[in-house]
Amino acid sequence: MVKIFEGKLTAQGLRFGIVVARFNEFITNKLLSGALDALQRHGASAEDIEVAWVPGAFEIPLVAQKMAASKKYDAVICLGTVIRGNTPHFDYVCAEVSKGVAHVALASGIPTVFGVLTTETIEQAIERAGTKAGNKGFDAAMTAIEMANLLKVM
Ligand SMILES: Nc1c(NC[C@H](O)[C@H](O)[C@H](O)CO)[nH]c(=O)[nH]c1=O
Ligand SMILES: CC(=O)[C@@H](O)COP(=O)(O)O
Repeated sequence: MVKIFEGKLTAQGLRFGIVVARFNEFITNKLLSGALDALQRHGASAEDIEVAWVPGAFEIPLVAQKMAASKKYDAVICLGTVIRGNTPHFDYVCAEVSKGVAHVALASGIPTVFGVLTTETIEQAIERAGTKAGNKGFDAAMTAIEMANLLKVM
């Protein structure tokens, strides 16, 4: 018989840390709302969710690392919005944030979810923060719920 592992989509009893960047707050606030909506509508208690604000996406990995290392959370959700400007800065920020978040997950063994928008335009970001392309904060929270449950059954 093939043994299948998969994570349930219930957040009841799970503890979540959320790191959110203040840069492009008009968008990141919507991502945070989407994530909190997903967690609580799937059974997470407000008392089991902690949110840390950082200045920009580049600062996300450090705080995500601190959260993951604390062992206080079953998953860490990283939220931010990086929108390309007129210099190569976008590329450096995106590279370090994605690499940093992935490193935290592997180093800590705690599901650390990359919910950072990396867009060419403000319109693309708006589309992914609760309009025509959904809410990537909600999606990131659902990934966190599933991964937290998956790691508990493996
Ligand atoms: N341009 C964006 C930034 N830039 C700021 C960096 O994230 C960082 O805070 C700064 O380089 C100091 O270390 N951050 C975003 O989140 N989104 C952007 O579009
Ligand atoms: C992603 C960024 O860092 C970007 O907003 C910075 O804009 P610019 O490249 O025009 O300085």
